[in-house]
Order: sequence, then structure tokens, then C-alpha cells
Amino acid sequence: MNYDLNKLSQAQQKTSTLAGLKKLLQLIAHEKKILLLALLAILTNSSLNLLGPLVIGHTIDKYVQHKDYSGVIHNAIILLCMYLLALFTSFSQTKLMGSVSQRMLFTLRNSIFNKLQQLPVGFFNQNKAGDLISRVNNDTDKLNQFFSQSLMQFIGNISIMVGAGVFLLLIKFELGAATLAPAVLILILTLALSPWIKRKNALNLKSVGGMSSEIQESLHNFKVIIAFNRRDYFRKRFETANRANYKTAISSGLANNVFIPVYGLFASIAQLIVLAFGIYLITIGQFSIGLLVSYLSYSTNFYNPLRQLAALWTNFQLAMAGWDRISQILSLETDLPVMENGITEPNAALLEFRNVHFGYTDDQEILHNISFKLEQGKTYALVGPTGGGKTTTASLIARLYDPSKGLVMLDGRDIRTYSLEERTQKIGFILQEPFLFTGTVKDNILYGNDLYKDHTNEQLEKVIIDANLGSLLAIFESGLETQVLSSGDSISLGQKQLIAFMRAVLRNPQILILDEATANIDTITEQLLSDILNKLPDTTTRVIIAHRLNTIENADEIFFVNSGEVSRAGSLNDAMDMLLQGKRVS
Ligand SMILES: Nc1ncnc2c1ncn2[C@@H]1O[C@H](COP(=O)(O)OP(=O)(O)OP(=O)(O)O)[C@@H](O)[C@H]1O
Repeated sequence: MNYDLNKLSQAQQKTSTLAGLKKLLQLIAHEKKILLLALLAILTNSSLNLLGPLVIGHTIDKYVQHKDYSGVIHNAIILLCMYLLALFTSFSQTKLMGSVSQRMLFTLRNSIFNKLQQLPVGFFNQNKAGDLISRVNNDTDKLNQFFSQSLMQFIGNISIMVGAGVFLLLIKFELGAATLAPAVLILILTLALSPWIKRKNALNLKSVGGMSSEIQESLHNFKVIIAFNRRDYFRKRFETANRANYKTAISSGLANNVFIPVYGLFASIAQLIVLAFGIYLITIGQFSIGLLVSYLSYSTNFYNPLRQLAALWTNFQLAMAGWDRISQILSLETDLPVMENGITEPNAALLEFRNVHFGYTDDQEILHNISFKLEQGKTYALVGPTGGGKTTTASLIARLYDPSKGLVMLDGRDIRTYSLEERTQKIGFILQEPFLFTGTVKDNILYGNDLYKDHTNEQLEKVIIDANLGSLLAIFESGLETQVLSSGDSISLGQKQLIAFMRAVLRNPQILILDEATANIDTITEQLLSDILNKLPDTTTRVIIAHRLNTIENADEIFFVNSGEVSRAGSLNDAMDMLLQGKRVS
């Protein structure tokens, strides 16, 4: 399945702005009460702003022209109260929307992170961590900015514009229509250029993701970069990504700001129309000075928000481009769903591969028509040349991927019918590069194991000793409390493998897969591990992938994995012969 977010098909990618916005609004739909309050606040604010010019015009015509200063003071106090109320409503909507948008950001980041946790290994093979981080951090922030700062201003500005437009038409229809004419042109222009602006913003966000990937990759591999003196190479790669970002930022900045001067020009034209046409109407006795002052205010009230809408439109377009990138992740489904019904067979082998084919991508098959059985309690070895398909076979045993054709049966059931919990309980997998996270050895050993999560250190140590793992724990100076950094820099690679080993054994799995699990361990510790493996319960099936053949001398059966095919190797000597032959052939 294609999980590459930057190469999604047109159908997977295409969302109209309206559909995107609708989906986005569903995220805050449960905040109806607060949204209504904020809406009320912004509408009150807009109404107050609209009434201001009317009160001023009325004051000029009724009191100023007749020198009635008590009336002027009376209306001035009314205006002051209106302005104070407007201040309060503006503050309230900012506060209300700020909290709604922060909650939305919180929920959204959690949803993306949870989705990332559900997606299969294939997704992470096809996407760069830096780009994903940029989507979780940067793109969600674009949405936050829109919701916290722009959405209510958007609504407020539109309501002021509609109100001002209505007043303009009601006071003097012909003058109103002439004043509003430039706005219609702006609207047409905005709608016509919107898809182009959205595209420019999407390209810009993509390039930010690309830059973030470069940073992530070079930071992750900094030791290799320094050791191989590849700084220049990475500097150049970063410069290329940075330049791409620079170019897309310039064109998205241009696209986003292209309206602003145009809006300004149209607003000035409208003012000119009001002045010229208004003065003409006064001279023929159809208009008053007070009304002209109100009119000029309303035309400013109409065009100022329109000018601000240009900036808000930019935020909106940016938010929508960000939302598209976020919803690409949210709409992905795992290609490893749990099936309700599947084949069940009594008295079957513990694990069986039946005519399994598999490829990481659709165009290249890695495993070809593989069939084998693993019996309970036996030890199996997978040997073969580098790149032969051992890790891939083990990954299919643990259902990190599904076969493209064929069937994997676990304990008499199609492996796809097991829930994730059931499967990980049954199968323990020690990877070539064990994953540890920041915490103590204890935290890492108990990762994903609820059985001992409430144990004290003493109780857990006893469990470890009973599982014959005491000698491994003793290697760590501070025992269970030894600190581990996720980067693994605080401990050696071999020690990491020991922690992964203890973690897997303590789960007491039915099948324990060790993929090169002793590759970085000294021979004495390796002997310790071998003893522990031998003392595992009789029911545990072991699958050992190893290049060093001495580590598999106790295997009940050896499989030779080469060029995506699995065959029985017979004895250790036969395996050695096949390996030498395989190496010659490949
Ligand atoms: N994530 C991946 N995406 C695409 N191709 C992959 C991926 N992982 C492995 N391959 C390819 O699949 C083939 C088998 O790789 P695999 O890791 O299973 O070999 P292996 O026998 O375990 O090798 P090694 O002994 O070096 O660990 C190789 O050609 C490899 O390039």
C-alpha cells in the first residue's frame, strides 16, 4: 500500500476548501456553547462599531449644527459607553476563541499522534520523521493561528461589512451601489486566485517538511557524519532544502500578499466615489453634511475590514493547506486490520507460512512463495547471506507486514484474526536495532508489559532472577535504576540488546524471535544468553537469526534464506556449505 504522504494519489489528496473546512469545523463542534458566546460577543462588537457613525452623523446634524452642546455631550457619553462595551466584547471573544483553539490544537495533536501510533511499519518506511514532526508541530500551529486569531475577526469583519453595506444602501441607494461596486470586483478576483494561493501555500509547507527532514536526518546521524567527514555533503543537502523553502516561501508570500495593495486601491476609489457623488448630492439638496460624514465612516467600515480580510484570507489559506497535510495522515487507515473471521484449524503447527509472497513495494517482490512450519518448543535458525530476506521473514512472523499473497497461520488461526494485544503477547521480537526510550532500565523492561507494572524494584528483581535473567541485570551498575537515553548514548549497543532481551523474555511469549540479537555482545555474555535461551519454558519456540553460526548450534532445524526463498538446510555443516555457495552465487 502506498503510504508516502508526498506521493498520495490525486484521489487521496484532493479536498475542496469547503469540504476541508466542514471537516475541520467538526473538530470544534462540541464547543458549541462557547462558540455561540464568542459569536454573540463579536456580533455585539460589530453592531456597536456600526452604530457609532450613525450616532456621530446624528450628533452633527441635530446638535452641532444647532450649537446644542448639552446634546453633543449626551451623545458623546453614549458613544464612550458604546466604545467601552465594544472593548469588552472584543476582549471576551479573543479570550473565548483563544481557549477553544488551544483545546482544538491539543485534541488535534493527540489525534495525529494516536493515528501515527496505529499506522503500520510500512508507513514509517515511506515517510521521513522530520516531515511528520513538521506536520504535527508546524501545520497544526497554522490552524491554531487561524482559529485563535482569525476566525472570529473573519466573522466580525464580515458582519461589519454586511452591516455597513446595508446602511450604505439604506441611506442612499444610488450612492451605496456606486460605493460597493469596487468590492464586487475584489470578490471575483479573490475567488479566481484562491486555488493558486492555496497551491503555493501547500508547496511552502511541503518544503518546510523537507527542511525539517534534512535537519532530523543529519542530527540523527551526526556521529557518522563527523566520522566520515560528510559535513559538506549534509551542508549542501540542507542548503538545497533551505533554498527550496526560500523559493516557495517567496512565491507563497507573494501570493498571500498580492491582494493587499489591490484592496487598498479599491478602498481609496470607493472613498473618492463617496466624496464626489456625496458632495454633488449635497449641492443639489439631496444629502446632508452629517449624512456624508456617516457615509464616509460606513464606507471606511466596509473597506477596512475588506482590507483586513485579505490578511485573514492568507491565514485561512495557510490553515487550509496545513489542514490538508494533517488530514492526509488522519484519513490513512492501517493495511493491517484485525479480521473478524479467518481460517481456523485444529492440531495445527504453532506457526505456518503457506505459499507466502511479499514485497515492500508493489513493484518488487522480496519473498517468493515461502512455506514452512514451526512447532511448539523447538529452536529454529534462519541463516543466509546479507539481504537474503531473514529479517523480512521474521517481520511477517510478527505481522509487522501482511503477505501480498499466501497465508500466515498462528496457533491454528489466520494471524490476521489476532488482536494486536493477543499477537504481541504470543510473539516476542528482539530487533537488530533495539528501540529504547529515555527512562530507567526498569521502564524499558516493563514497556508494554502490564503484568509487572505495579511491582516494586525488589519484586521485579525476584521475577528477573526467577526467569534466569539475574546475570544480565547484574551487568548494569545501578541495576533497574540505570538511566537510559533514547539516543542510547548512555549505554552500549550490546547493553541495549540485553535490555531488549530481558524485555522480550519477561513477556513469556510463545514465539521468541531474535534478529541478530547477539551481534554486539561479547562471547561470555553471549554464552549467558544462550544458557538463558536453553532454560526458557519447554513451550517457547525460538527463532534465531544469526550470521555467526556458533550461536545456532543447538537449533532443532535450520532454514536457509536466500534471494527471498526459504529452504531446509539440514545440519549446521550443510548450512555452512549453503552459505558459502549462496555467497558465491549472490
Ligand atoms: N523497509 C524496506 N523497504 C524496502 N526494501 C527493504 C526494506 N527492508 C529490506 N528491504 C529489502 O528486502 C531485501 C531483504 O532484506 P532483509 O532485511 O530481509 O534481509 P536480511 O537477510 O535480514 O539481511 P541482513 O542479514 O543484512 O539483516 C533486501 O533486498 C532489502 O533491500
